[in-house]
Amino acid sequence: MSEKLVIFDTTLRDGEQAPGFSMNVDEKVRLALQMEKLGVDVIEAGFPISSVGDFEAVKKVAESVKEIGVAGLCRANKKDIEDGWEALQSAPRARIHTFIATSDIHMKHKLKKDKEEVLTIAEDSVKFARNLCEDVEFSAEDATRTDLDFLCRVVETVINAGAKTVNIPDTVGYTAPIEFEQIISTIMNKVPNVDKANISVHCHNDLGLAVANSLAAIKAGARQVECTINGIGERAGNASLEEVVMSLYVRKDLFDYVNCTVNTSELYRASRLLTSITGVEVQPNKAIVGKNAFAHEAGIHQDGVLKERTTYEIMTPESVGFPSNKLVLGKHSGRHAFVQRLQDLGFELQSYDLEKAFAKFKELADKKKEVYDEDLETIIENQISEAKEFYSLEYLNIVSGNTSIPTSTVQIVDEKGNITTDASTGDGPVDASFKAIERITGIPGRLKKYRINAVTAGKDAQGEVVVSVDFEKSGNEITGRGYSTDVVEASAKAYLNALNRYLLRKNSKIKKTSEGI
Ligand SMILES: CC(=O)SCCNC(=O)CCNC(=O)[C@H](O)C(C)(C)COP(=O)(O)OP(=O)(O)OC[C@H]1O[C@@H](n2cnc3c(N)ncnc32)[C@H](O)[C@@H]1OP(=O)(O)O
Ligand SMILES: CC(C)C(=O)C(=O)O
Repeated sequence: MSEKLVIFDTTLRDGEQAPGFSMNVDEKVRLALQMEKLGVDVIEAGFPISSVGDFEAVKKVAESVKEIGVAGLCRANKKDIEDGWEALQSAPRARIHTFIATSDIHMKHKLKKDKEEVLTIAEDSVKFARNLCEDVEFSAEDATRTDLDFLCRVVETVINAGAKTVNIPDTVGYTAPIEFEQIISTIMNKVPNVDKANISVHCHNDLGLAVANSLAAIKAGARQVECTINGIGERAGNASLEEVVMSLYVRKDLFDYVNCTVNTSELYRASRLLTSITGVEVQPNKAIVGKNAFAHEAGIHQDGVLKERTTYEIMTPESVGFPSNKLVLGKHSGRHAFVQRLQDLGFELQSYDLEKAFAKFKELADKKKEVYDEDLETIIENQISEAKEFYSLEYLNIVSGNTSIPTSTVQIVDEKGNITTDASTGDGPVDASFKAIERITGIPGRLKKYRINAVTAGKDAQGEVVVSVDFEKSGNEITGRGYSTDVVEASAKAYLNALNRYLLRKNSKIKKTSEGI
């Protein structure tokens, strides 16, 4: 029979303690509702005494969620606990979480108290909290640097005082799996009343061991894990919720004695919501939720995944709600992935010369970080039709300034070598240039997207302009790129590049399995 493992999410409390992660009341409520959807058992909504805003946030979260537990952190004193209880009262399941440090370093330098004084404060605080609230958690801050005999006395005392959960935090991320497993085992074996409470752990990531330590503690008998979405939290953060949960899920064979009821398919959404609220992205290689967590660029891996996904994937992207696995085409890719992507884009293998196209692709991949679908389309379309450019830019002159109407004079050469010159005014020099091109070619286009990137550094940076244009109201957005140290010239080139690609497709004999230009 497996035992329930309580997932205690502290994204809204320890998570927001880190610089850059503060959340306001509405943001906390939004995230709390997502955490409820995710199916965590308890959320720690804040530290009510810390500010009026945080009191309000804990109160609003308590009022907003339907069934999960809501905790508020309180120091071990009456004022904090009363305040916390006031904020929590309307929660469907309120939990007062009170704490005090038990390590010699903290007691001597920070609290300026001895062991007996701290023990009494811990006991009194838990008793006081239990008079207000059924569900009380106690944390022995800096437990992993606490004298183990004293830690066992503290745990026994607070359980006798009524704590239902006793948390053993690795406050400064100091312990290691082999040691933490022993600490928890000792508590499980030596504390006589330990069966009357749930032992919890709360691991920080200063040595990058927070998840490993949490898993070691589960092995030793801990049945609550405190963690945060994206692993955010004080300093290097807390154990990442998604990593703990997916470790238990993927390695059910190792953890079949615990039952975790988190709905894993909501993990990615929770991570994205946190990112959009705080504006802090996770690193691309972040386990479970990073942009590259399910991406493969290496040719041998891509080939393996195409033949059998499990060769290089230990979980499906769907299992964590990740959009899909992704074969990124770059300089490490091989022919299997290249052909697969072209097939997905609708190009039949027999319609192009694979070796030539692949060589062109590798050449391009050496210059660019990632090769996009439009680049592949251009490679194939150019190869098959061997078409020359329909239009190319010969000359461009703009008049612009804060007192003149922007005007652009453009000269274009068509595929037969005819040169045409025309001019137009516009809302700006770029708009005027596009209008002049439209006058010359007679092909109307609606600009849908426009982006400038600097592709080299310094004052003489090469600018890359990327445009998406819908020509002749076809309903298709055609992408074009242009490069120049002059952004207006790069824009005109990008527009013409899109136009040439449009005409190429329109006139192309390329057989595409999916229709549409
Ligand atoms: C490991 C952790 O993550 S613990 C949680 C850490 N989170 C935070 O601190 C965020 C919220 N904190 C705050 O807003 C403020 O620190 C407050 C409102 C709690 C307190 O502010 P202040 O009253 O100005 O005190 P300040 O923060 O400067 O110092 C902390 C005081 O609490 C005492 N204290 C620290 N922990 C505890 C505890 N668990 N129980 C009782 N007292 C404690 C300290 O000894 C110090 O007391 P002193 O003033 O007698 O020296
Ligand atoms: C208050 C406790 C749980 C804490 O955040 C820590 O020790 O890191």
